Amino acid sequence: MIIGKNLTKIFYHGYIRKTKIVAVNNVSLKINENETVCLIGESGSGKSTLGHLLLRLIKPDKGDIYFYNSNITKMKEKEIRKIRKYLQLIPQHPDLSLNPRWKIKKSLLEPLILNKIENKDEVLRRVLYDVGIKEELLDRYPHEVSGGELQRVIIARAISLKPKFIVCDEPTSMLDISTQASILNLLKKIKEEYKLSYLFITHDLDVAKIMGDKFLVMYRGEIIEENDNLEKPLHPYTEMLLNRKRLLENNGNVNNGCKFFYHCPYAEEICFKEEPPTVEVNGKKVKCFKYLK
Ligand SMILES: Nc1ncnc2c1ncn2[C@@H]1O[C@H](COP(=O)(O)OP(=O)(O)OP(=O)(O)O)[C@@H](O)[C@H]1O
Repeated sequence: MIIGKNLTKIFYHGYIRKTKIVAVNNVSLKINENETVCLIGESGSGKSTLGHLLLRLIKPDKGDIYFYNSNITKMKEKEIRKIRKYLQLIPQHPDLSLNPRWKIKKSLLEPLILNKIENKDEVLRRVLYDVGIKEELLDRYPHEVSGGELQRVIIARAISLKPKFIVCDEPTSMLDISTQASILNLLKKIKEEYKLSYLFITHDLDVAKIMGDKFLVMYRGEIIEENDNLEKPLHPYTEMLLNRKRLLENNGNVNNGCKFFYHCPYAEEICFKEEPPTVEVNGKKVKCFKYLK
């Protein structure tokens, strides 16, 4: 349904001496209909950037994005606007994505008005029911509702246009445990009812296990593992994440070699010198020399 092929996104920091940051480095992925792909990795590994690329909120420097077989990479803003409603984002900070001066009703009506949807009140009632919020909330400002309610409002807004693909970017990381559980359940329910596909971004492996059909592990801009079972990790980095071991700060330069070299308990000379190949192991994929035997 949505495919990213060899996606690369580079940012430059600083005005005088520019620092180059390869946030996403030659990443390919595919998300099928009604599938939840969890994107796991530590802060700064490029997860959000990859999510924004797939939604075409930003343009890649290299590579292509296909949505239902049509290449949306270079589409003009006018064309993108026609498919934008099918591609939605549920962000980490719901409060930041709502206008604080607008009542909830206005924020929910805005996408319906922009997309010239008929029966707006009916649609509004439907989504409020689907996400479990009371109509009385419509008359309040964002600061007058709880974090959990606010995230439900965001979900309501995202589904109001009947999307196909949603990037959920750490949607529960700001919530307490019990609210987190209810939002995760809601996202699962909504996925079935609306036949959605999710790219679910998280650094919480327990959340990933609850949500994911498939798991992609991202490390320093690259996908280093694709697996459907987090209980059986392949890459040494995934092993470390699962063992809850903190990484050392050493992110030394390895040129073409494996970026995980300085942390890897299995590292050999070749890992420093050459880029690891992506190897297929029982239908899963891992970017590591360890499996090239
Ligand atoms: N708009 C931008 N301009 C410059 N650099 C950026 C921009 N967006 C992201 N970056 C940089 O790209 C890298 C990847 O950032 P990204 O937010 O995608 O990581 P992440 O894995 O989602 O992290 P987190 O979990 O903390 O949100 C970081 O080094 C970040 O500073």
